[in-house]
Amino acid sequence: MKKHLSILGATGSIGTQTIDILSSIDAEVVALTTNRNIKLLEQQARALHPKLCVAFDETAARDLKIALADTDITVMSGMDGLVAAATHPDCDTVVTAVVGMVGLLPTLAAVDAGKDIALANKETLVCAGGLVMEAARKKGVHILPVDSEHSAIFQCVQACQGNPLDKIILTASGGPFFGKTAEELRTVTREQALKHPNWSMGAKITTDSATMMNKGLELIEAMWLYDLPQEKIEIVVHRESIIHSLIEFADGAVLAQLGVPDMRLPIQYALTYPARVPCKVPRLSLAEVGKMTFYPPDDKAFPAMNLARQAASRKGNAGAVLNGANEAAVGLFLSDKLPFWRIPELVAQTMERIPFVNDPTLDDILTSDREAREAVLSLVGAE
Ligand SMILES: NC(=O)C1=CN([C@@H]2O[C@H](COP(=O)(O)OP(=O)(O)OC[C@H]3O[C@@H](n4cnc5c(N)ncnc54)[C@H](OP(=O)(O)O)[C@@H]3O)[C@@H](O)[C@H]2O)C=CC1
Ligand SMILES: CC(=O)[C@@H](O)[C@H](O)COP(=O)(O)O
Ligand SMILES: [Mn+2]
Repeated sequence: MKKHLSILGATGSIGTQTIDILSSIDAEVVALTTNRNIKLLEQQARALHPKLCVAFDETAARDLKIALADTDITVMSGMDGLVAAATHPDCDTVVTAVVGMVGLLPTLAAVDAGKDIALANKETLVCAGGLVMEAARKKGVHILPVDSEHSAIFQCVQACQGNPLDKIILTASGGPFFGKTAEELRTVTREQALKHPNWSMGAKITTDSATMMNKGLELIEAMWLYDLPQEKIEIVVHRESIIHSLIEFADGAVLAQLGVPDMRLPIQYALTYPARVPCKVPRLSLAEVGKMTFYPPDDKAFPAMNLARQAASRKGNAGAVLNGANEAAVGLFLSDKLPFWRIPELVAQTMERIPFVNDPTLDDILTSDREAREAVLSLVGAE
């Protein structure tokens, strides 16, 4: 069935790969958004003829309006623009490929407007998984995972025949610092953190992979998507990123989804589900892979995973606090204002500071996010 897409974060890693696979599927683009990269957004708009283009940044939006003045494309800015793209009447599916908690409001608005969601933006579920999943259930819309691990689980789940999952096994590459001790992590640089061994991704998620917070965020994402407690989600380091994740049944049988590390397949499957169509991604050759390796995660050197387990156990506003603190700390690290090893430390300190809210409203989530970011800044500023 033809899809009518709004792509939020069209100029990023997931956004551009989404546009790359459009030629393999039956789809037309209704809306495209960026933060500031209006040069690329203009090129995309001229090729794809959307009805709406959004630059979150006001100044960028003004320049984009001038650049697209010879077209009949509407240009908007800010959160109003993101929400307009996510709820456009001509769109049926929203690809949420913005980075960070900024994706929450447009995703909720899209669900409320009855749109299916191809969800890359994991921060949305980490912050407000309860609210988003409940809204999706009420509206009867699909939340189709794009994140490679969650897509792998989703693909395995198609073979469940109604049997419940007993366990999820999330694979983690281990990132660029696999094998390093906590002591050695004190001297790593931004440049080293941004060299992921297997995946080419945006700077924020690449940093999360290096701290292994990415796997913690994915644990919370899996908990909401597949309705399992965190104890039923195991993390295993698999250096080659060929097995994208696994599920286990009551009888101990384990199913896995494999493929070369390339996001275009999970993106495409989210947009063609339940159908499968030929994909541009190179085929897997196990003989070429040769061997696959597995290790237990190192919780001492990479404490972020356990912080996420704590947030997953507590639920409430704990995910929003974990995520807000992490986004703030990663932002400081990426602007060379914080050493790498302090990212999880600041998240841990922030989790202790912000009061727990058991059954948070959307306002509580937004407040917790703001307070967590302020706590990080004040912890750093206080030194
Ligand atoms: N990249 C990957 O392979 C994977 C990514 N994900 C998830 O997908 C999401 C996107 O990741 P990725 O594509 O790597 O990120 P990128 O940084 O590459 O792209 C992010 C996109 O969001 C836009 N953006 C950034 N900040 C804002 C803002 N404040 N308001 C509106 N738009 C904004 C960017 O615009 P601009 O170009 O102007 O910066 C860009 O279009 C993340 O949640 C990530 O965790 C999940 C699995 C794999
Ligand atoms: C491609 C993708 O889904 C990323 O989330 C990836 O999994 C990151 O790699 P890590 O396993 O190193 O976190
Ligand atoms: Mn992932």
